[in-house]
Amino acid sequence: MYIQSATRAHQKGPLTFPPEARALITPYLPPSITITTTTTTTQSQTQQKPREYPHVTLTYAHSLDASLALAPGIRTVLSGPESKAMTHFLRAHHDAILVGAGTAVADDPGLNSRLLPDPDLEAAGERQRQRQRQPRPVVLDPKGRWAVHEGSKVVRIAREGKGLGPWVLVADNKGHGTGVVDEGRRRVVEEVGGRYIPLEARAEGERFEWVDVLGLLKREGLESVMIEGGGEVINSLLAPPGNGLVDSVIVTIAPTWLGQGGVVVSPPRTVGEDGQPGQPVRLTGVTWCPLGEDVVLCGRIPR
Ligand SMILES: NC(=O)C1=CN([C@@H]2O[C@H](COP(=O)(O)OP(=O)(O)OC[C@H]3O[C@@H](n4cnc5c(N)ncnc54)[C@H](O)[C@@H]3O)[C@@H](O)[C@H]2O)C=CC1
Ligand SMILES: Nc1nc(O)c(N)c(N[C@@H]2O[C@H](COP(=O)(O)O)[C@@H](O)[C@H]2O)n1
Repeated sequence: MYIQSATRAHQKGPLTFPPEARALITPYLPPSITITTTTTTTQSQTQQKPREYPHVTLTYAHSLDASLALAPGIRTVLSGPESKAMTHFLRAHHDAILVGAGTAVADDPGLNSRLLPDPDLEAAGERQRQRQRQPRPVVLDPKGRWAVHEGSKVVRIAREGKGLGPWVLVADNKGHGTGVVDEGRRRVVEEVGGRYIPLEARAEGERFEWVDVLGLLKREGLESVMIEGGGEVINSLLAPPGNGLVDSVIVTIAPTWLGQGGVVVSPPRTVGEDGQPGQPVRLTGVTWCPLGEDVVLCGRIPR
């Protein structure tokens, strides 16, 4: 089911993201990204030592009551055209986009970048480089829930050369995952350059530990990943120890309330040794950027 919240229309086709807005977002991008505009050159934070994990950007859109969607399984358009362009700008500056199986099933997402080349960069002869940069879609699917097929959006996009084939992380323990992925699905994914990748599901409920997921992506050569959702993925990443692996948080806040029953961002509370609520996480280095009718919050989780 596809629901547009209030007056929000689903924006199809290429998107543009203006240089002034790019400059505000750039400090939160993965290291060594240089954005040139006619007036400024901005460099995202530089890196001191080799990293064990990719740069992790947690990014999503939610309502004033912190809902990602009206209900699990309902794709809900929250971002306006300007903030949606920001998401596609982020996609163009990360090596991978990660979502949970719930999102893959509910949304049938494309998970590519549909940003028009920046005219300034085009003038600087960088059009070709920008065009070529597409993130690797990564789906966490330990139990093989996502019935990917020839008509899945991500597969069609990869076949058309507008995105990359997905990597699907499946559990390799207790007979789940690799065992439940039939040959048909595997062929569809592999034909567009994707892969099923087995990973031990060491966490409770046959979930992956975030260190295992991110360690695998790093070993596979991915230096940056934007994690888009959905609710279960975000809430587990915002809880310790996952939140210690997050470098940047970029949240689009849309001026609407989705009401009770939505897919809500609200990570489990930490509890101190005395049984009282633990210290809440508060973002640092915060910037608020109005984009159209939305506002985008950027920050970092203190280590
Ligand atoms: N507004 C926004 O920016 C976004 C909204 N959404 C919405 O969120 C909803 C889906 O959210 P949820 O139902 O919570 O599903 P989800 O996308 O978080 O997927 C949950 C599934 O992912 C897998 N998973 C999650 N964490 C895992 C881990 N640590 N290890 C292994 N597997 C793991 C499991 O199979 C689990 O059942 C949809 O309605 C979608 O439209 C999704 C992404 C962004
Ligand atoms: N930034 C943002 N704003 C919204 O309003 C959204 N509903 C989402 N959803 C995320 O984007 C994926 C869809 O991607 P495609 O446009 O199909 O490439 C969806 O699966 C969510 O991850 N994001």
